[in-house]
Amino acid sequence: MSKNVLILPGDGIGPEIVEQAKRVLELVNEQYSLGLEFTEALVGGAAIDADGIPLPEATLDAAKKADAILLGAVGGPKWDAIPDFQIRPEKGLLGIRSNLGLFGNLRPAILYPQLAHASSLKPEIVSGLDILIVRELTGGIYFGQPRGVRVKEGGVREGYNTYVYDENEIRRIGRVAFEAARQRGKKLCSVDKANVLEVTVLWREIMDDLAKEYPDVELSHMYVDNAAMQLVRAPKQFDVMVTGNMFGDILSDAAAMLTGSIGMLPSASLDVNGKGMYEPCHGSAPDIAGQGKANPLATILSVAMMLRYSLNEGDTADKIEAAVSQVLDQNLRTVDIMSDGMTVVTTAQMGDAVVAALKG
Ligand SMILES: NC(=O)c1ccc[n+]([C@@H]2O[C@H](COP(=O)([O-])OP(=O)(O)OC[C@H]3O[C@@H](n4cnc5c(N)ncnc54)[C@H](O)[C@@H]3O)[C@@H](O)[C@H]2O)c1
Ligand SMILES: CC(C)[C@H](C(=O)O)[C@@H](O)C(=O)O
Ligand SMILES: [Mg+2]
Repeated sequence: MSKNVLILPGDGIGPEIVEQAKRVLELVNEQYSLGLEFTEALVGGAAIDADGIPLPEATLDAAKKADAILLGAVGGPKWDAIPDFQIRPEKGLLGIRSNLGLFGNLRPAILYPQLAHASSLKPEIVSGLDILIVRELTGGIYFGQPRGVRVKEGGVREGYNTYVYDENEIRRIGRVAFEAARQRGKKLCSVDKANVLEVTVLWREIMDDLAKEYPDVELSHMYVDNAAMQLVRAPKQFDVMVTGNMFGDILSDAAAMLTGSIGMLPSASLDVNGKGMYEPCHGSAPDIAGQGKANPLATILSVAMMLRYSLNEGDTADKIEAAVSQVLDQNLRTVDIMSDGMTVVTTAQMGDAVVAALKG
């Protein structure tokens, strides 16, 4: 039976990197007779331009029907000036995540050995780095109610958001993280701010409770400020990290630089059944859009995650990851991961190289 992959290029560098990832997906589809069919839809700023809203009904319907979704990135200065926050491009992305229940966000920060000199840290501190950040994606302060901007007495405006998690949401993401840790290095660090925020006191309590079901996994807790510092001091102390929506957003961007560039960090956002949306962790990078400078590897590696987690094609995922490694062995680098003695290539040339490596 055929499976449908919905492609959402989005804005800025989104279409450029998705084009390369799509070539890779189309190639493996043909090579290994995966039976994938592709549809494309608008999201974010591109959807605002066409339909006036960041998540048109047709896009949400297509997302619900798809077996898996590949997204580029959304947002950019063209839409930043829109006064109504409800039609910011990012609402399209958050709308898909929440409507599809994609609560489990996996963000693997892996240093390819070839990129040891592109990392922000010294090679000896990062060599062999392989961390998985498990970020809760459909709750927390991103979605908590009430939220808004109100006028206080005296006419002073105040903005407010609500940081809320119920125990089921915490347990659900905790299980994803404990299961991942069980499959990996058997070490899980839960990141919170339990010295200040009640919601994370509950988070810590639930994680401790879950730990009783996973005696083979060593659970530790860390405050988020320390976790940010430890990530850039001694990142290899971590195996799996689990945290809430906003802390996970911030920590995963920090972890990205340990791997050489945010252009190397893929992600999977999964629902309870393993259906998922796959996207690079970075944004639409308006500063380099349209210049052929964007690194497409995070998006190509997101395709590998799609094959592994949603399409039951783990062997093909391995082949894509091996092809990425091979291309790095050939010393090809986009600008963001460039270092001495390497050859700089464009977004499309990097795509060409991965396609050629897969063809063998
Ligand atoms: N998932 C998403 O769609 C997503 C994620 C983050 C930010 N955004 C949106 O993107 C827009 C820009 O945000 P930002 O500038 O804060 O973050 P960004 O991630 O787009 O860019 C941050 C920096 O990283 C660089 N960069 C990002 N991806 C790269 C790649 N593949 N190759 C090389 N360099 C890359 C950019 O050039 C920029 O200097 C905003 O509208 C923001 O809301 C969207
Ligand atoms: C664009 C934005 C809403 C998004 C987030 O904060 O989740 C992005 O930064 C990400 O990391 O996917
Ligand atoms: Mg982010």
